[in-house]
Order: sequence, then C-alpha cells, then structure tokens
Amino acid sequence: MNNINKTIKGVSLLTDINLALESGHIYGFVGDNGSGKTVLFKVLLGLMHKTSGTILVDGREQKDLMQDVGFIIERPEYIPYYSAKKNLEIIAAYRKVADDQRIRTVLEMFGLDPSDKKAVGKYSLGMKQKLALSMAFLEDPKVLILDEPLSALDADSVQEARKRILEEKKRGKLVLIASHYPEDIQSLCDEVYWMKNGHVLPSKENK
Ligand SMILES: Nc1ncnc2c1ncn2[C@@H]1O[C@H](COP(=O)(O)OP(=O)(O)OP(=O)(O)O)[C@@H](O)[C@H]1O
Repeated sequence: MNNINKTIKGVSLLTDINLALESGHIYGFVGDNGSGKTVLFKVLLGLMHKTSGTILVDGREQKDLMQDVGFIIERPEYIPYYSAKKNLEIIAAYRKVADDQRIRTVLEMFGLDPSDKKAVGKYSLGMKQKLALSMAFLEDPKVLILDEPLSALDADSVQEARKRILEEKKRGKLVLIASHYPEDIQSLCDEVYWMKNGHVLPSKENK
C-alpha cells in the first residue's frame, strides 16, 4: 500500500497508509473504535474507493485485492431461509472453484454440520460467525481479510479457529486480522499495526 488516503466530505478517514505485507504472514490491526481498521479493509477489498494512493500486488498495481481474497467484514451476506451448506453451494456456483467436498470440509473446519438443515437466519451469533469463516475460507484464497472474526465464538471454537488461521499462514497465505482481543492478536500475529484516527502508527509489537 503506497500512500493510501481516504477522504469523505472533507473528513480524512485514512491518511498516508504505507504498508508492505508479505505472504505467509499474519498482520494484526488494532485500535480504538472508529480508528479506521474497517475502512482500510474495505478500501483494500474495493468495497470503498480510495481517494488516492496505490495498491501493488507482486509489484503490479491493482485496483483492489478482490480477485483472490476471502473476507469477513461486518455481517456475513447470506440467504436466511437456506441452510449453511446451501448458502455455500450458491457462492461456490459462481466461480466453480469449490466442490461439494470442499464445502463440507470448510463447514466442518469451523464446527458446523454440513447435514444440518436449519435455516441460517435462525443461527445464533456464534454460528453465524462460523458460517462467515466458512465463506471466507471456501475458495482457498491467497489472502484472508478478517474483521473481528472470532468475537462471538465460544472458547473451544476460538482455539479451533485460531488453529485454522495459523494453518493458512503455514500454507503461505497472507492474513490481515482486526481484533479487540489481545489474545487473538498475540497468539496469531507476526506483526501488529496500531491505528489511530485513520493513521497507522509505527509497529510496536513484533514476534
Ligand atoms: N461510509 C462512511 N461515511 C463516512 N464516514 C465513515 C464511513 N464509514 C466509516 N466512516 C467513519 O470512518 C471512521 C473509521 O471507521 P471504521 O469502521 O474503519 O473504524 P474501526 O477501526 O473499524 O472501528 P471498530 O473497532 O468500532 O470496528 C469512523 O469515524 C467512521 O464513522
């Protein structure tokens, strides 16, 4: 990211963000509510236009990272009256990257039962978060952008999900994660970026 700026109606939400992130690493983004973590993730994903600056992938400028990324931003998008498996089947049908076995695998990875017929609209908060994780991991993307991915999970599920995220790192994935839970950040991240008022402060914590 080179000099990324985002301004809305004269208000600066991101100021001169310069970061070089490498595959095979997990980067944590921490900061107070409203410090700009989600806006930064949205700009990277192309869900929000940047005002200026460039995003380079392997040295080549790219509009955003949407091509090969799995993400969790705010609420998951799902069809409430379908089961988890049916929801994943609908996503998988677009690009035909994930087959039936992959759908079952990602659901089980996060503790959901592929044969559960319950409509996801009736899921608990934690179950919806597991669905969101399954969706993000579904197509085995090179990049994972995860905004508060574990906040609603029970203790065992948090441990399991952390293990899964670390496995992705070992498989060479680039993971960006925003969390208010110091334990998530400490147990997962190679490097931590602190955000304040739309600025990334110099890194304070390195493993
Ligand atoms: N569409 C928008 N229009 C105007 N301002 C916005 C918009 N989206 C976000 N903001 C503002 O940008 C700032 C950063 O918000 P952001 O959601 O990135 O914070 P955050 O660090 O993710 O916070 P939290 O920890 O609460 O999730 C906030 O002041 C917010 O009000």
